[in-house]
Amino acid sequence: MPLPKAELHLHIEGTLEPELAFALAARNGVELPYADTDAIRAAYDFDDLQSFLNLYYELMAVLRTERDFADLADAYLARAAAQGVRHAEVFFDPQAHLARGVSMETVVEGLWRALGESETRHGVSTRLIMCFLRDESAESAMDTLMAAKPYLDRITGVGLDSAEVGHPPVKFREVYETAAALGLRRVAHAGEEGPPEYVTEALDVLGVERVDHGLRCLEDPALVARLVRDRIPLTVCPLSNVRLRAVPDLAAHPLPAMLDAGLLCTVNSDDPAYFGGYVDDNFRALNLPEERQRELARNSFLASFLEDDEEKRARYLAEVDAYAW
Ligand code: HPA
Ligand SMILES: [Zn+2]
Repeated sequence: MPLPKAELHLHIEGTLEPELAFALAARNGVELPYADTDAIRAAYDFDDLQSFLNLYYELMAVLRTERDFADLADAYLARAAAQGVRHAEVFFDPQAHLARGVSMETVVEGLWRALGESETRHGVSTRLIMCFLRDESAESAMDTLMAAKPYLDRITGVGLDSAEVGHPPVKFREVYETAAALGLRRVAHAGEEGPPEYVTEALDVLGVERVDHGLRCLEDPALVARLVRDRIPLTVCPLSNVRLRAVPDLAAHPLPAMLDAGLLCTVNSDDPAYFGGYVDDNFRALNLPEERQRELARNSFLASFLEDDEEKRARYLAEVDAYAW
């Protein structure tokens, strides 16, 4: 059994493996512009975030029915369980589906079919986090939040993803204020490709409790000191950072230095079908000493939104402490 851990930065649409993409395309009569699964994998040669997003949005065309979303999520949860994941906080991108004529009901009910049964079927507890596409307008994000109102018993929080540069957090001030008033937790991607100022803005303007990626905070020592002092978790995604060229290679990944600086980092897979590995593959890729890995696993549960089930969090932490390699 791999080290028990929580996964806190995982886009469910980014778990679409080429085999499932072709199976869903056949089931739904969707034509994919790729000859076979190898042709899709050959397209996993990204220059930056946008080049990845182009393929990510293109392949989503195969997701049409509740059953598709349930199959996608169930496949992820089975893989995650095999990699030691005990708790998963799963992002989804409703605007990318609404734009294709797929309803919020289809997406949420479909995902929930798998997530709601995950604890019994896979031993993985779950939360759902709805992300807004930051390269779409704030009005569109607000419309999406309103469309999600009937499903808020299934949605724990909101996030912000897609193309970062040129779309600062402040653009979504009102949307996040409304989300907070609705009782939703708040996270946002910041400092992946965007500058450290976006991390500061996500904290000050959006009130985020956790920062997704956050790597570029390292360019601002005062910001690092603040993140350490306030114990703000960063959901770091090593294989993603290498594939999207945020860092040159794994040996140069700043995660060990970030832990040394006292940052509350976690390790996550982001879009594992596209970036060459699920969460335990990300742990292994870093070649960290065992006690460092245990610290990261502890951090993942400390940073998770388990405030409504502290007994479960304590149980997971005890599993981490008892784990023997
Ligand atoms: O890593 C990411 N960054 C921004 N948007 C995304 N959408 C899916 N994955 C990502
Ligand atoms: Zn992400």
